[in-house]
Formats: sequence, C-alpha cells, structure tokens
Amino acid sequence: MRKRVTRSKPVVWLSKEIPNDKCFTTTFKHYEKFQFKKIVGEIGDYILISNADAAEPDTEEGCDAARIISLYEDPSNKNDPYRAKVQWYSRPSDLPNGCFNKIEPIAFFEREVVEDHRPFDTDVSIETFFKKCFITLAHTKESDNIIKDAPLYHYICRYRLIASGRKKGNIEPVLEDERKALQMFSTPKKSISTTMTPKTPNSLIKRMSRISVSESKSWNVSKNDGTKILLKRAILTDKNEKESPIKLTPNKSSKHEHGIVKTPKSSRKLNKNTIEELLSMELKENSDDELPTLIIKQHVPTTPKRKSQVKIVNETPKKVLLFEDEEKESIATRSGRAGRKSRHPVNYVEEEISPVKRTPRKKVIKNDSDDDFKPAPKTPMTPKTPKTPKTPRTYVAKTPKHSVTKRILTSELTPTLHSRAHSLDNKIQDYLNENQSLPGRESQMEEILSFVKNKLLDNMSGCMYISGVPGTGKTATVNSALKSLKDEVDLPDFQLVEVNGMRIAEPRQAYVQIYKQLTGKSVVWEQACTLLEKRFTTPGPRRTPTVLVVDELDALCTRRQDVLYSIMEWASHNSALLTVLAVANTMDLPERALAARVASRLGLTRLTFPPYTHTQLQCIVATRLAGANVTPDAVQLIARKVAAVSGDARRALALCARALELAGARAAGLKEVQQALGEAASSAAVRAIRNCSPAERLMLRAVAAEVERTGSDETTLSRALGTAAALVALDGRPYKSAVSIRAPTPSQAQAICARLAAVKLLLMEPKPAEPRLLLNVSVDDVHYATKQIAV
Ligand SMILES: Nc1ncnc2c1ncn2[C@@H]1O[C@H](COP(=O)(O)OP(=O)(O)OP(=O)(O)O)[C@@H](O)[C@H]1O
Repeated sequence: MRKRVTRSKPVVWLSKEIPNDKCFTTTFKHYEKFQFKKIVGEIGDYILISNADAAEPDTEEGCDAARIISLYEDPSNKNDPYRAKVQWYSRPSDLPNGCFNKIEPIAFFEREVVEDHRPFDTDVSIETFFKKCFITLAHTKESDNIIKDAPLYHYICRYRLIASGRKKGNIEPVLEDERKALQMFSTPKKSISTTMTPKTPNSLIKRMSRISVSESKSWNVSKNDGTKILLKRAILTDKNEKESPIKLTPNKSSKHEHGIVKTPKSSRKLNKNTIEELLSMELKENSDDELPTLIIKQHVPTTPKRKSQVKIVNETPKKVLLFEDEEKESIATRSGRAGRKSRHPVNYVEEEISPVKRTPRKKVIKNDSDDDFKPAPKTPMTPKTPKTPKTPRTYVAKTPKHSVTKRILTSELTPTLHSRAHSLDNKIQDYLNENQSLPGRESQMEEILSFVKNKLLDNMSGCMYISGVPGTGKTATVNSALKSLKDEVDLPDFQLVEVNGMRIAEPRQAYVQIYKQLTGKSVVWEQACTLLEKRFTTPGPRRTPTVLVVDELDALCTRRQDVLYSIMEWASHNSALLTVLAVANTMDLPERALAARVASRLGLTRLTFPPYTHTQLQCIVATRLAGANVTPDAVQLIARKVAAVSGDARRALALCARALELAGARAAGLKEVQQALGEAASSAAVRAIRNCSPAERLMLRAVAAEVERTGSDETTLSRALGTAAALVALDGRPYKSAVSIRAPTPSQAQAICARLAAVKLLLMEPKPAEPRLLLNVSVDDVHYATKQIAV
C-alpha cells in the first residue's frame, strides 16, 4: 500500500484562535502568535520581511521592516494561507523626495527607519518573514547613543511619513507627544510680533531660568498641550549642544569657529549658570488619566522683578504658556521647527554628505524638489546621451549607428552626411533653444503621456510599441513625456529604466542592464534573466512601478527574439507594475520577430511616428534654432529638400548647422544651404553610388530599404532580392537612367553584390547557402544618390 505523504505546515499557530466577535470576520481565522521556521512571533512584534524585488531578499539589505498588526489564516488562499497585516517601516533612502520639501534637512542614522503610511499593500505572507527585528521609537532630538551599541537588526525610528497626494508626504515625529508639542508651537504667524525675540524652546528655558519658584511649588500643565515634552526636548538639546558643540555645529560658520559655540549675548548668563540647574528640574509623569505635573525642584535665582508666577492659559485649540510680566508675548509663537533649524544648520548637513567621507554614519537627505528626476541612489538610470557603458565590450556604444561597417571604411571614404549629421549634433547644440516643445509631435506626446499615466494610476502593466523611421522624434518625444511624468505630483513614484539596443554588445545584456538599474547589482545575464522573470511574474506588496524604455529595439531583435519576448511578456502581468515603451524603426517588428499570434496575445498598444512633412520640418528648424541667424527662405529650402528624401529632423538640423558654419558671422542664406546640400550630395559615398550601374543602384536601394525596415545593418541576399523586385514593381516604369531594368535573378544579384562589395559600398559575407549583406554607407547617402536630389 502506498504511503500518503503529508507536508508539514510551514506556519504553526502558537495561540488559540481569536474568537470571531473580536476580529469581525468569519472567513479568516485570527491568531496572536505563530512559528515559522525559527521565528516565533506575535502581534506587535517587529519583523524583517523579504522584498521579492531586492537583489538578495534573504539578507537584511533585501528586507523591509514592519510591525505585525494582525495574524490570520485564509483557508481559501491555497498557495499562501498564512497571512499577516503589517505596518511598514522604510529606509530613509526609500522615501519620496517630495516629503522633505517643507522641512529642514534631517540627518538620519545609518540604522534608522521611518514609519511609512503610504498606501502599500499591508497584507503579506508569513512565509516571507526573514527575521525578527527591533525598532525603538524615539524623539527626534534623541541622540545616537540610543543605537550606538545596538545589537543586530535593531533600528531607531524617530519619524513617520504620512502620505499626502501620490508622490508627496509629510514627515513628522513618530511619537504622539512630540507631535502635539510641535503643534502647540506652530501658532499662526500673525501672532508673531516682528520685534519679538524668537521663542524657540531654547528661549523657553531662558525664560524659565528667570522664574523663581519655591521648592514646594508645583503647577499643573495640561497634558495635551505638550509643554512637558517641549521642555524636555529643549533641555536635552541644550545639554547636547553644550556637551558636543563640534558635532552639532558647522565648522564653517564664523559664529562657531574652532568648533566653539559662542553663546548669544542674551543667553550668556543662562549658559554659565543655569543649564545644570535646569537639568535638575524634574518632569514628573503622572498616571495616564492625570495631568502631568511640572516640578521645578531647585530654586533658580532671578531678579526680584522677574519673580512671578507662571500662568498656564488653557485655551483651545492653541495653548500658550504666558508669563505674568510679559503677558503680551507668547512664548510659544515659534514652532519647534524653527528651534530645530538653529541646532541643525544646513552647513552641518552639507558636511555630512561630502563624498570624501567614506563611511558616513548618518545618511542625510536634503530637501530638494528638483531631485525628483534624479536617479535613486540604489538604481542609477542609464543616461540617454551617448555614454560609454560599463559592459566589457564598449566599442559598440562608442560608435554611431551603422558602426560595424563604418569602422572598416573610415579611412577610405570621406564622412557621409549621415555621419556628419551625428558629428554636427554638438554644433546644433550651440544653437538649440532648449525649452522648446516638439512641433508636429503633440498628438504622439499626448498618447504616450496618457498611456503611462493610466498604467501608473490603475496599478497596471502594459507595453506601447512606438515605431517610425530615423529622425522622426521618437526618442525626443519619449524623453520629454517621461520628464513631464516625473514632474507630475499626482502620479505615483516610478522607477525609470532605460536600455538602448545599440549600446549593448549582445541582446541578452539587456537583462543585465535592466537588473542593474533596478537593484544596483551586476549579475550575469542568466541570473539577471531569472531574477527579472521572478520579479515581474510574482506580486510584491511594496513594489514601485517600473517604466522601462527600450530604445533601438530593432537592434535587440537581430538574432535573439527571447529578449523581446520576455520584456513584452513581463508587461502582460499586471502585478509586475511594468510599463514598457519599446521604440523601434520597424513597424511590424513584433509580428516578424515573434509571430503574429504571439504578438497579438501580448496586446501591444501601437504608436506610429510618420516622417515629418516640409511644413513640420520648417517649424522644427525655426523653433530649435530660434537664436540662429538663418534666413527664412534658407530654412524653407532645407525643409523641402529633407522632406522629399526622408523627413528626418536630425538631417534638417544638421544641414542648418552646416549652413551656419559656412556663413560664419553672416546670416546663413540660400547660398550656404545650397553649399551644404552640395557637400552632402558630393560625399565620396554619394559619388561612388552615382557611378554605379542602374542595376547596382537598384540592389543598393533594396539593401538600404531592408536596413531601414529592420533597423539592422545586415540582411540576406534573398531578402534584398525580394525587395529589389518590389522596388521595380513600385517604380512601374523604366528606371531613371532610361534603361529599363527588371529585378535581377539570384545569380545576377550575387554578381552585382560582389561588385558593390569590391568598391566597399556593401560588405558581403559569402556563405554558400545564404550570402549576408551589410550596407557600408548610410541609408541617407543611398537616398541622396539614387533620388538625385537637385542642388
Ligand atoms: N518635433 C521635433 N522638434 C524639435 N526637434 C526634433 C523634433 N523631432 C526630432 N527632433 C530632433 O531631431 C533629432 C533626432 O530626433 P530623435 O532622436 O528623437 O529621433 P528618433 O526618431 O528617435 O531617431 P532614431 O530612430 O534614429 O533614434 C534630435 O536632435 C531631436 O531633438
């Protein structure tokens, strides 16, 4: 007889089920205590929870801290029945930058967490628990002694983040008494007299020092007005300042030269005599129901004039503590925040973030609203501008498009207009009007914006396939859309990942790059692929949405379709929170690469960028080169010429820049534009093409059309032949040389290509079965030479 194997339960409940009347639900069984592996925990415990998206989820680094709010079993959830509701705590580096906008910089401790009230999923599987941890809730002014000798997995928490809006939130003290104290001090500005001395907690002590109270005297302070904690804070801060002036004050400040704090005149007397005395004041905590009592045990000497009673004005909602001799002045008119500022000047913070400091103990977050678009420290973004990537085979990234072939011939042909267009990019930059819109791309911009926005707002995933011939503004529009999305306050934060197919040596390096940008970790492609697969196919409660831009997608699809498939497949899982913007030159790439059936299952949203018309090009040149001295008829000529060939804005701008270069100090007019066009048309490549026979030109056009269609420099003889036949059919009449030609036969085509390879216009890899062809000049040069653009 076969033995039935019973799997032992991964989680064991160590307490009785909590009766239903207490937990308000009948479907779930609630408990107080559990055991999972070696972890024995209960409600209220702090726990480290493995983050499925982290590089190493089973390490302290790869976990997020949380407090257990409830524990329950959901029998209907067959895969993961043991659940917990938690309150999340985040590392300061994981907080949105916007939450620091309204407050002074905070010097966070290395082992500090922030109670996070953003709308994360708070329902987690107990099986994702990694270890128990400890979190000490502390006052914001608490010194680091509290965690100096803290054991492993021990954190301090001084702040909490209350979400306001999607991206922003407010940071405030985590302890209620401190929040109340601060509230009390944030009296509306109108009550502040301009001539009044700032009433910081510091000044509060000074004032207190002037009060003479007999030893036996005590008086009550409303428990809710926070005065008690305020005094405690103020005293503690002064004590800290006195004890470690160097640590809390900037060296740069003239006031604090040599690390010595010069006491302001008004408080000199206080510092000399009274800090210790004040410290002996005891704040006596009463029972919860009673009001706290402030007892000043020691007599503090003051002038007789000041000898007065302190009066507690118990007004609601704003409670102020008034002195009899200064009734008009409220000592609580300055918020506690102002007090903090004086003790944590910005310079101090700047010192802390100095890169020289190798192992900073405190992480400092500055309030800089512009940081929103800066890369998160753990996940650096790949810049869009050409930059040497860190992959070992960097040569691909350094060379422009069509690089494989260009490298061979650079000594033999003068630069083509295409390559010049790239080299002129820098020159264009000189004339660029940076803050312009993208004329002619308004609708495409709108579509990209609304696509990404909807995905982010609906917590969904999706892929938009963006195609169009080179220079039609795809990259520029996507970049501009992303920038404006990053600036939108009402959108959830997202992590931007960028991969450019032309800048990676091998398609599978895309996995490595994506993973590196998401986690900051470099792993081999196989591992990156597995980890990404796991990340994007399993839900993660604290997942930040990802927007992945894959530019020059064509280059990823030349040989391996698995990368394209994986990326698009991940984006079909809504729990992945992954929005892909795939940018390519070829319209039907997904169908060709993945088979129509698969492509349609992936449900891509498509967006096409048509070539620019001459009016659009005119507008683009006019706006981008607004400050440049080009006559309107010159701009018009360029626009018309380029629109007739390719509708490529890059080329139009490059021609303009060249005309400006030729004009020198004068305005660039028709003459210079003619000359620039002439140069373009008379490049060595163009001349060489013009010297070809009609049949050779046809084959070149066919190869160029294939290159344009696929985005790859490489094609096969049979594909080129097919395209040549299509071109002949399209032309529908004798070829331009007046010699009627038909599409060549395969053997003729091979001979033609061999001739073209001999003059280095093509490169041919003579494989017996299927010769491979590489275009060794730019597509534009083929257009220019074969379309016989008049100059
Ligand atoms: N509508 C426009 N307004 C202003 N400048 C534009 C516009 N469209 C394109 N450009 C400029 O033309 C150049 C090429 O644009 P971009 O790189 O976006 O084209 P692309 O379609 O992505 O080309 P490729 O397919 O070669 O990557 C850039 O300098 C870009 O700023």
